[in-house]
Amino acid sequence: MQTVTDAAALRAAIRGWRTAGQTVGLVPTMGNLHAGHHSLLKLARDRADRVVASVFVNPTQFGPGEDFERYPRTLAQDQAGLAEAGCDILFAPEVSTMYPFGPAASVSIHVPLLTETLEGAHRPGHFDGVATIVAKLFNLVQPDLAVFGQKDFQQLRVIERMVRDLSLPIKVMAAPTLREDDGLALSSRNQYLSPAERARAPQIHATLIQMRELFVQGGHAWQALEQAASARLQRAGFVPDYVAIRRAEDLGAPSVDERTGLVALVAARLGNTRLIDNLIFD
Ligand SMILES: Nc1ncnc2c1ncn2[C@@H]1O[C@H](COP(=O)(O)OP(=O)(O)OP(=O)(O)O)[C@@H](O)[C@H]1O
Ligand SMILES: CC(C)(CO)[C@@H](O)C(=O)[O-]
Ligand code: BAL
Repeated sequence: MQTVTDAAALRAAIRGWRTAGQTVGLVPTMGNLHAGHHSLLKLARDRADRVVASVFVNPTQFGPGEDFERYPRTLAQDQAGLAEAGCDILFAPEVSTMYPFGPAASVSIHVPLLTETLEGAHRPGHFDGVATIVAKLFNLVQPDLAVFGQKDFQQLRVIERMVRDLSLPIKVMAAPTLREDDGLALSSRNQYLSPAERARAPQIHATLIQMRELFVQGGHAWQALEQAASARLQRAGFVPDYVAIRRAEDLGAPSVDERTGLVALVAARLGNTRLIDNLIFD
């Protein structure tokens, strides 16, 4: 595996593959890789001849007061894991490579509507940062396919929308959420949790499962399920940002009798850690 930090070297390596008629898959990450990231890499490996993984803690998707500075940076460890997993190129650029005019002066991509709710409402500007950096990575790598995790469900929808609206010739693939045995979704941010918080954290997944069970039983308006789930999380010591049942397709609020194609999404704080998760109801 080659580790590349500059754009010209990345393009040169990929040009060689293209000349040989090989397809390219991209797995964008912020590093501190865990088994969830490796499952994305495996999917890319299965579907493309060559795989590029990027590790870049993108400043423009973090708001003031968020964890940009303390976000775990473990490049040497990520490099070893990726090499072992059969990644062809690790692209680990500096901020100045991705933002030659500085993050604050960057061209920015805004995906309307979808980004105004849920994560977008609680992290203003977050999805502009995500769409912008993903578009930049797509332009540099020009992959045939790119893999994203369903754990960041709204992010996946935002990227799908961007790709379609900008007519990018890239297949966006969704990978299922990998979990710990107790149900907690793997996330780099889990390591911020104290042992007591870690013991409570699986309540998010348990609450989502219960919501789905009650929904399938019927007789509960989805708004009542949202409220009950939010109350359950608060009793368990969380401060929920949102607990929402939405249409999986466009994240709009379902109509009263809508029973299929729904997803429940949660973002909640536990101490200083903000966790997100979701569960598809079908
Ligand atoms: N548990 C998981 N299962 C599957 N994919 C995941 C999981 N966690 C993250 N991913 C996916 O990996 C990609 C990179 O995510 P990222 O580097 O932000 O990891 P993360 O562990 O989710 O970190 P964070 O704590 O920032 O949310 C994204 O497409 C994300 O959806
Ligand atoms: C897609 C992404 C790598 C863009 O920085 C990030 O939002 C993430 O890790 O999910
Ligand atoms: N996993 C999404 C990246 C973020 O929270 O900024």
